[in-house]
Amino acid sequence: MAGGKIQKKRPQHTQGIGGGGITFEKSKGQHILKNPMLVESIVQKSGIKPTDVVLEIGPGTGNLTKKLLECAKSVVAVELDPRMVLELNRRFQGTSYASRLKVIQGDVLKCDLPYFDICVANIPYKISSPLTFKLLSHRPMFRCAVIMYQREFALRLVAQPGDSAYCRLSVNTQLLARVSHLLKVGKNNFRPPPKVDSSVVRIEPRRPLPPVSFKEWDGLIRVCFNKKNKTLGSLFKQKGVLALLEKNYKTLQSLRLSGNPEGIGEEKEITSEDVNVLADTGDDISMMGTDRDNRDEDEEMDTDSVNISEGSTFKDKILEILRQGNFLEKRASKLSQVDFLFLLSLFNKAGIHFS
Ligand SMILES: C[S@@+](CC[C@H](N)C(=O)[O-])C[C@H]1O[C@@H](n2cnc3c(N)ncnc32)[C@H](O)[C@@H]1O
Repeated sequence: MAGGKIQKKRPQHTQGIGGGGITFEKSKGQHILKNPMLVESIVQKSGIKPTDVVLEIGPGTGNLTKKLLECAKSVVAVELDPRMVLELNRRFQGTSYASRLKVIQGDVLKCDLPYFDICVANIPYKISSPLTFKLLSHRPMFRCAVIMYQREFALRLVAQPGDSAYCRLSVNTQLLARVSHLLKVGKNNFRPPPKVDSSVVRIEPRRPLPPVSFKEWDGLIRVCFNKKNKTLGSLFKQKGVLALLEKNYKTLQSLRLSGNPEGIGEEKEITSEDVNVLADTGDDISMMGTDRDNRDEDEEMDTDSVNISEGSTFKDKILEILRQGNFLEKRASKLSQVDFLFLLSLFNKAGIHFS
């Protein structure tokens, strides 16, 4: 026979065999952390206290779980794959850790999460966005989450105005939490290695959350990030946008006239449902532009100055608001959270609503 290599055939959906003889399934994002130094570093950076309840998502064979159990009061681990659950129980059975580990078998996106102080996880990347917003809508709020993401997703989470990765995901996440990039992680730290590089990110929910209607915020942000390189002036001139805003404006006017402005101006408690409005962040990864906006973030928000003259067309009203806030020629890619909050307050003061 000629010297060609004989290639063993593997099922297409699998890659590699784990320590307990488990075949890792790519479709479940099973890329196990194999570098103990990296595991140590992640746990160290998460700042776990001995009194903390830690939530781990996707514990797999338990490499991270073991280190978490060494530092925390207890660990609740949510795992989809029953084979991993068996392996995990087998690994810790009869050890001093067993009584402090609770394993929930199921899909983390579908199950009710228990109380936790900190979340530490090397997650399947395909659930990155829904999982992040599920965590951020969890009550009571946790202290912090330290999560491994695909590098591109992580860069979008932490992106600042002017960064190429700045997008709806960045502004929506940063409205709810402080996010910071902790570690770059190469493919070879995993078994089997994934196709993409990874990054560990810290997420600390803001307390209190900004007093803004998330429906209103989401409506504004969707318009502003709809065409990434367009000025707000041209985005708000679009027929569809004007039609929606005018409809909302007229509905509000008639509610006011009938003396029934339902919920308008009412301060209400922010619920999980409110936060979930922001969860559908789409796939808007590539914001262009590199310059930072120079607005002074402490600038006072003088929203009383907006005055819509009744004779003008609705389009004129909108453009006047943008002009008064100096937003006509601005692009979403360079606007900060403070800018967006300011713009939203200008619109709302003028009776213009996005939801
Ligand atoms: C990237 S591996 C991490 C394994 C382990 N934590 C480690 O770092 O070595 C992701 C784990 O999440 C599990 N998983 C996948 N989808 C899940 C879901 N929807 N809910 C809970 N666990 C899931 C997989 O079975 C796998 O064990």
